[in-house]
This record gives sequence, C-alpha cells and structure tokens, in this order.
Amino acid sequence: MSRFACLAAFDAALERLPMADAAAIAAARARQASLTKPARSLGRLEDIAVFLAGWQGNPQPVIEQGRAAIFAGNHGFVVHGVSAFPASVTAAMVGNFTAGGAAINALAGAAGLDLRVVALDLDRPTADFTIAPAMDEAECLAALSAGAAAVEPGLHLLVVGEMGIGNSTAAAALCARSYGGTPAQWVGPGTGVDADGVARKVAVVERALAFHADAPNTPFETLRRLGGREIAAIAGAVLEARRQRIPVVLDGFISCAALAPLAAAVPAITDHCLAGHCSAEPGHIRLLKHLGLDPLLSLGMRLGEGSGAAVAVSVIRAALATHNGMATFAEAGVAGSL
Ligand SMILES: Cc1cc2ncn([C@H]3O[C@H](COP(=O)(O)O)[C@@H](O)[C@H]3O)c2cc1C
Ligand SMILES: O=C(O)c1cccnc1
Repeated sequence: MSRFACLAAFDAALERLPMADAAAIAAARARQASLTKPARSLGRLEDIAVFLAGWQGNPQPVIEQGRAAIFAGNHGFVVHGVSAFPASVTAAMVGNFTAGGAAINALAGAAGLDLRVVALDLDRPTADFTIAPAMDEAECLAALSAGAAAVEPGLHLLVVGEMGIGNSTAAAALCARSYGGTPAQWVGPGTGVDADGVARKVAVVERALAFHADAPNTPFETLRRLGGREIAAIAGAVLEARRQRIPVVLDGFISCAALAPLAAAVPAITDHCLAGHCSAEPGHIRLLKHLGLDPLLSLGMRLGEGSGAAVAVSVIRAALATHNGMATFAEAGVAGSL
C-alpha cells in the first residue's frame, strides 16, 4: 500500500504531526546535568543528544540503524540550459552509487550509515515547468510514496539526499514560490554554471513562477508544479520519518527546498530535522533561516547526494558518545558545582 495513495493522505500527514517524547527529553536533560562537566560545556552536542532522545523516545538514544536515502529524478526544464552537466549524468551517477564510487558511498561508509538509492523514472523526465506542472497529481503522489517507502520502521536516524541534474533550479523556484523574494535571491551556480548560466536559471524560474502564479498556493500544488520526483520523494520520506518519530538530517539547498512548500504552511514540519550543513549554494543560508534551522557544519560543500548530512552524522555520533559514555558526578566521585 502506498503511504500517499491520495491527496487527503498527504494533507492528513502534514496536519497530524507527532511530537517529541517530553519524558525522554526531560530524562536526557537531567542526565546531561549529571555528567562530569560544567553545565552546558559541550554546547550544541548536548542539544543534539537531547533532540535525539526526544524523537527516539529514549533518554539514551543510539544510532545502530542509520540510513542515507538518496532519491534521483530528471527534469524537463533542463532543455533551457540550466546546468553545467547533461541530464544523462543523473542515471550515470545512480550507476556510480550502485557501484560504490560516489562521494556519498565514501561518506555513508565513514558515518556508519546504510545507503538506499531510489531512482525515480529517470528515463521519463518531469514536464517542463515553464509550460506545465512538473508532475500530475498521481505522479507526485507516487514520488511522495516512494520516499516514504525508504523509511523502514526501526531506523534510528535518516539522512536524506538527492541526485537530479537541474534540480538547483527547481529548488530555487520552490523557495521563491514558498517564501517570496526574487528568483535572483534564490538562484546560484549549482554544479558550476557561469554568469550567463545563472541568468538563464533566473529567467527560467521567473517564467515558471509566472506560469503557475494563479495556481492554489498549497504545499502539494507547489511541490507537484515546481518540484521533481526526487524532491517530492524527500518530502515524503521526511513526512514518513515524522510519523514514525525518526530524527532526520537534512542535506543542502535542494533537500531543504523539498520542505519549503510544506514548511511555509506548517513550520513545525522541520521539528524532527537537523540541518546537517550549510551549503555553499547561496540560497541555502537564506532557506535555513526560513526553516528555522541552524546548520551543524559549514564546510563549503555544494555537492548534494546527502553528502553534507552524512558528514554531520559524525558530529551527532560524538554527541551520543558523550551523552551515553560519560560518567556522572556520583559515579565518578567528582564534586559537583558549588
Ligand atoms: C557528477 C555529479 C555528481 C553530483 N552529485 C550531486 N550533484 C548535484 O548536482 C545537481 C544539481 O546541480 P545543477 O542544478 O547545476 O544540475 C544535482 O544532481 C545535485 O545532487 C552532482 C552533479 C554532478 C555533475
Ligand atoms: O546544496 C546542495 O545540495 C547542492 C548545491 C549544488 C549542487 N548540488 C547540490
């Protein structure tokens, strides 16, 4: 059974967002206060441990089953020359993921995550969103459901990522429609287009926004008109993770943009999410502010594939190592604060 068999299922998932476990949060906070260190001396590491405790419903959270789910899709508007690479690279990179040769293979391995790669109809790009909705309702629901299907019960942590040549342009369109601002404020170089390429991207986003201007301004309509299959799949995975109270680590500009239409209507959708990093793609920092997320890392990365989020998992593991592994003042016989 597909998780999002109809539009009502999507709307219901977004309306009924489970909350973190308050008792686990309180117990994790109490544990932090009892550990052999000055209060708050581990800074955000403490907050990360408490955050995971709340969403896992476990005062001593773990990451034994951690997954990076990477979704791939192709986009009809790439005919307008918006990427430095041809659309064929999307499928070729999926082959590379399967063969183990991509950055995310190395980084998921380093982070102790299993890697789930979901290719979504790569030989059937979405419609060109400057002249039509990218997806019809059924296509968008299928992509949302494919995302949800990658979130199996029992996961302790989910990293989401994407591969889809052209999708930094779709991400800019989603952000502009969701949060306003000019297309130029959301568009950046993506894979590395030059100034003319950026200007072409801005023009494509302007045309897309104008074409869809009169459409209903709902999360689903924005996602299906301006998104893509891999982007909708990320939204579906994040919604399903929320239903199961699995904490999520978001990656860069594109994976965060998948949430923009949802978060513009329901800001609490990001409550179970950490921003793994701040991408060098210029729209990302602006988007993170709208989403209310403070990125864990800022390493100048601008790859996608879930790569920045996977690096951030090492920081999250450090947070749990201290939270679960340190002695308390009582256990160590160390005097507490005066
Ligand atoms: C070899 C290669 C590997 C990648 N892995 C992620 N992306 C990233 O680049 C694309 C977005 O940039 P644009 O909108 O400029 O096409 C996405 O596929 C994204 O995940 C890649 C891009 C390339 C070329
Ligand atoms: O921030 C990202 O996720 C990103 C930036 C450029 C290209 N691909 C992905």
